[in-house]
Amino acid sequence: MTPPLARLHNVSRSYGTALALDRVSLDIGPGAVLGLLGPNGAGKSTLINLVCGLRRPTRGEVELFGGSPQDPRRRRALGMTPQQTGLPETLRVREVIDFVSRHYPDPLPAADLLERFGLIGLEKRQTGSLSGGQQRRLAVGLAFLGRPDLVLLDEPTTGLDVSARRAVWEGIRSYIGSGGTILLTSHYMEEMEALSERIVVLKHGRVVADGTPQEVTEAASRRSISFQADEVPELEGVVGRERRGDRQVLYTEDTDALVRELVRSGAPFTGLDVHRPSLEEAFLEIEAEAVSDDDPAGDPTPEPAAGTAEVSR
Ligand SMILES: Nc1ncnc2c1ncn2[C@@H]1O[C@H](COP(=O)(O)OP(=O)(O)OP(=O)(O)O)[C@@H](O)[C@H]1O
Repeated sequence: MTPPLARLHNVSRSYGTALALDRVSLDIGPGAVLGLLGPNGAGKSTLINLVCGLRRPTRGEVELFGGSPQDPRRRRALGMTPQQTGLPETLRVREVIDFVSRHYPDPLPAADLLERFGLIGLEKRQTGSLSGGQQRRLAVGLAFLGRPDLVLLDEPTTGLDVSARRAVWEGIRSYIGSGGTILLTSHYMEEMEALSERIVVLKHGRVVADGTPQEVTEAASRRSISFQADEVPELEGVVGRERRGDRQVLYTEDTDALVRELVRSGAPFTGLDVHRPSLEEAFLEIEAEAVSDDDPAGDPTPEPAAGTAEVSR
């Protein structure tokens, strides 16, 4: 089995009395985007800061490329854009790229970076004169300059307009296409679904779900059908029901089978809608679930789906 690029083993991190990460175990990579989801304060930035060696765990072990994240040789193969970055305002874009390039033995050509992150035409601009979105694209692009094996991106597209966000996605995809690995945090569910092969959900510093976007979604939220009808007969396969205005909502594991049952029953209905849950709904369900004190992984799922992957313990 290919060894992970980064590994957290039973890691906790406190700030004074505040517990930011609580017994987290996680293997990262290689070769995909791992999306780290969680409400504000869940511990995402703390986890990233541990992987890149900016912080040390209070308990447990963190490995980067099989060694210590504090070792500069390991960090050289790491790219990172933290949540907040400061660019030297009076330097031009090209000067910043050249300056960062000199830290690496085999950096990407500047032209490649400018192209990948939609920065062409801005080379001669002082970074202080760039718009917030342009500055962010440059900051994100710099993380890829040293041809890293692993890139940590903490909310890379916050504040970007739609086309700037797509430019960053394209940059990320082209890096993944060349075999790279990314640990990404974002509050945009659409972004998580578009980019991530694997989603890990943190809540109160614990891993509460881990799987493909589809697995996390299906495990956390129920499928349903809804329609207008005065009454609903007893139907096989219904695991819950509610009334929303004039609509009947029936929850089930198998919406196709339930629609067949409904039609077979002969009960009159109109306006049938089959609902597949989204990652956003799943996330809201997970957020609303209580995490028990003695279970490090918690249990995000009302009813875990078969095959729901690797809830880390
Ligand atoms: N330097 C610090 N000193 C004290 N508490 C901190 C520090 N850094 C983080 N925390 C606390 O640790 C917890 C986790 O914070 P962290 O920034 O890792 O969360 P996050 O998931 O990245 O949040 P967000 O989505 O808002 O960026 C929070 O309660 C936060 O207030």
